[in-house]
Amino acid sequence: MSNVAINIQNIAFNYPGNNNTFFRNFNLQIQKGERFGLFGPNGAGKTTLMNLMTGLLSVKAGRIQLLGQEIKGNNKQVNKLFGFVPQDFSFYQELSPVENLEFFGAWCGLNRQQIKLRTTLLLDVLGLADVSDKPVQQFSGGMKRRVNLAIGVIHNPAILFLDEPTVGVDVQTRHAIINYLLELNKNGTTLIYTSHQLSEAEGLCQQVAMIDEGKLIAHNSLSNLLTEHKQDGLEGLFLNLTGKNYRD
Ligand SMILES: Nc1ncnc2c1ncn2[C@@H]1O[C@H](COP(=O)(O)OP(=O)(O)OP(=O)(O)O)[C@@H](O)[C@H]1O
Repeated sequence: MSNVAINIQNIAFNYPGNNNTFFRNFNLQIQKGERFGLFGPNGAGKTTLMNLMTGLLSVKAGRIQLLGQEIKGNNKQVNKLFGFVPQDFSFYQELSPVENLEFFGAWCGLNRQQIKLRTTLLLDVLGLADVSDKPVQQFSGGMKRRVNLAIGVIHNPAILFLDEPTVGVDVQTRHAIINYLLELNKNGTTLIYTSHQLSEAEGLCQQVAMIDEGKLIAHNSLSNLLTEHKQDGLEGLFLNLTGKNYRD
């Protein structure tokens, strides 16, 4: 049986009206069970690649497979394999955490009993049990981030994509989120994470890919990359690989 979680083969993509062709002949493989970090400067293409891997955008050439199944159109089978925690909040502000999880759980194909079990567990683990019936719009930024995460994992997916999952949160919520992600990974979930919080990323990611202007410029274990580039942290490695110039 294959150990590959995500197989990106020779993809090409560009946004309509944008002359920059992103990911020309771009290849990347991510193995099952990895804690994989995708890094790069502003505009490098991290969110675009996340959106291609989750089928929100479609490749112009090449193909992307998740656990051997091609991401193409609205393939319900593939959609069940992964969860996505996007950078922008993806829930209904006027609904409570319970109502949001009921909605997204049903959308993922869970039955009532499964939704109830998962909702109770997740709200408890993520410290939201006491506010489970309050509208999310009343919540702090950290609480909203935790609701966003709960929605992404409601169906207990094999692969979890996280686009800046801790942006704007306090230290307590950051710890709670990172510890929960480590726990999920210990139980087999493959994590695909992107962030500009490099010290946080050091504690989470074992495998690292660095991209710049849609090109893969490094891909290896974090420890190998640090040794190879004579760096003692991800920030130094990042500057060593991508330089100090602004990208805007
Ligand atoms: N909807 C869009 N239409 C046209 N161009 C876009 C669109 N979204 C992103 N781009 C362009 O695609 C490139 C990659 O953007 P993307 O958001 O994927 O980068 P990123 O690495 O996630 O950046 P950041 O760190 O700022 O979030 C940038 O040049 C951006 O301007």
